[in-house]
Amino acid sequence: MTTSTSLAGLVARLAETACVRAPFKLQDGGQLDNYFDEYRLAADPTLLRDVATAMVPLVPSDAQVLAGIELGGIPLVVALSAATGLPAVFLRRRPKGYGSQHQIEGAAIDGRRTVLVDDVTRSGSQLLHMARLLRIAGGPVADALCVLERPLGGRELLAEHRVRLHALFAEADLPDPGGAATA
Ligand SMILES: O=P(O)(O)OC[C@H]1O[C@H](OP(=O)(O)OP(=O)(O)O)[C@H](O)[C@@H]1O
Ligand SMILES: O=C(O)c1cc(=O)[nH]c(=O)[nH]1
Repeated sequence: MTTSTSLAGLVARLAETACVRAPFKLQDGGQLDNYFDEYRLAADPTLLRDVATAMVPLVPSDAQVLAGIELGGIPLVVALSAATGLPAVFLRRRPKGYGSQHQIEGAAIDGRRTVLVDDVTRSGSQLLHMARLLRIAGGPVADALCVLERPLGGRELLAEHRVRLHALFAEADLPDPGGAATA
């Protein structure tokens, strides 16, 4: 395994480790022939650390809290929290069905500028949903980070709702999927 930390080197390592050449059913019913598997990235501690390090410059200088989205955003937000020293929040897709019944876990929001963290952005609907949740809970949200941006309108949708998207890399940066791992 190479240990290059240049963006191009990092993208090549991500493609080798986490881009999978296999059918993948999407939540909206669509299907991909190749997909980015965040969990292969998160399972590789060196790669996860290097991705988090590369994302540090994307974190706005006025950020006070980082909020990761279940499930793909959770390992990322833990790694990015460790890399930046900013406290982490964990966003459940749905409120816990027992006990605390919390949907927002971890650090307190309390009016602090909160930056969303997720693995992949496609339509932007998941990030928008969570931005609304945080805003209702009293956390100002103006920025969202992701590892991979697919150009499916997410950036534009988020901008309409005053959320800037910052992606580590875009679909166009990925090498030919012929080199992707197989499932
Ligand atoms: O921009 P969008 O169209 O909203 O799509 C992106 C969302 O879809 C993926 O989640 P997935 O459904 O794979 O769930 P997971 O994170 O639990 O694996 C990804 O982690 C984002 O949350
Ligand atoms: O676009 C992808 O690669 C992708 C989408 C998604 O919903 N989940 C995932 O792991 N990858």
